[in-house]
Amino acid sequence: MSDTEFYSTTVPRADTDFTVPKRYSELKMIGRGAQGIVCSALDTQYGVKVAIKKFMKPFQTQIHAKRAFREIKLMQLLRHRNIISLLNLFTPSESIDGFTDMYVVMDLMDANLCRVVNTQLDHERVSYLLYQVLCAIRYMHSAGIIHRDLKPSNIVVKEDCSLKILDFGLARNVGNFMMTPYVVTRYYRAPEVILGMPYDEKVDVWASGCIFAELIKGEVFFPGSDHIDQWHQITSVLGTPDDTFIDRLMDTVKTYIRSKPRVHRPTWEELVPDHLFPSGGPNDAQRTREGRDLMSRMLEIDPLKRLTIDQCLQHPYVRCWYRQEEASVNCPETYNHGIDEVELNPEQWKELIFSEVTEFQ
Ligand SMILES: CN(c1nccc(-c2cnc3ccccn23)n1)C1CCCCC1
Repeated sequence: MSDTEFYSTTVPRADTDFTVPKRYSELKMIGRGAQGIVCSALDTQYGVKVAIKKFMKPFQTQIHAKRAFREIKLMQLLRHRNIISLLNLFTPSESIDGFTDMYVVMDLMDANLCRVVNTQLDHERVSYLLYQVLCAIRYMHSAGIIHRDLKPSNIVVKEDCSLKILDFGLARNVGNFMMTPYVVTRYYRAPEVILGMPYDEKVDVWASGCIFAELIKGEVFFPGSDHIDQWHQITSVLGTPDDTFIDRLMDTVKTYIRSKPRVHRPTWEELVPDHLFPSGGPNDAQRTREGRDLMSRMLEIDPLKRLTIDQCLQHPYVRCWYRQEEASVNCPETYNHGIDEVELNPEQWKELIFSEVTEFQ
């Protein structure tokens, strides 16, 4: 164990203590994520503010352990300005026997994207936020990772409109079964995922399109109340998809969809009229036309018709921000999905995670 001096502090409003190296002071609760409580702190070694997330007994169940291990592996693999980075990883436990809690130290931003979606943003900010989401997702795809669960609650931003994605979505074949009474948000799930079809990177283009539409509309674009209603929301807004898409569905789903009355396809001017877009700026009318066009090509029900991430990044609405070092850089390694499939018992996960934490440099 490193010779770091630890101290315990109770964090106001948090129902648990944080035991952290002395270098971290002024701990304040930010909120609760799926795996644990997150605090802001001052890192006195560098004089910068950081976020510290506490994982309690991350090895207690297969689901928690897989997610915790995958998160620290991916945070070390993915190095991109629009993806949250791992600044430190520690446990106060001196030995594996006493190992219970793990702490992850990350960049501190100013707010969650949820806080921003219902504010009036100009085209410059909206296009810059969307551009950064696309850069982060493209970089993850270059490492062989499809997020599949992108949503505003796992994106954070700063006053200067810089943006970082917080998590890495769902492991490939793990369902989204959640132990904690944590509501799974399906508003951003692509049609092919909802309908149980084979999916690919295009699912993250759909989610980015939903986030883009929400930034413009100021509310969730497809607010489904449950799994089936999510499909109703999508078809009621976009209309029933044409037969080339329906023909590719499983027979049961095909029958179900054909049993519903056909919904006419509205125009995108009707779906997101001018008054929803920023106006008043010198070229806002042009930017609104470009924005609506990009949105319509991201929110194509048929993934074969939907734009690729690279085509999105070349679209006039976001191309103005294009810089090679963030929009076309690839991750030097690809992620080994084998770890998502391995089945270990809690004791084995405990050893694996403990060694990952103690070996972190
Ligand atoms: C799981 N969470 C999380 N993980 C890692 C880092 C951060 C983070 C970094 N900077 C900020 C600024 C505001 C809010 C959150 N953050 N947040 C959040 C917990 C509270 C709800 C939103 C996600």
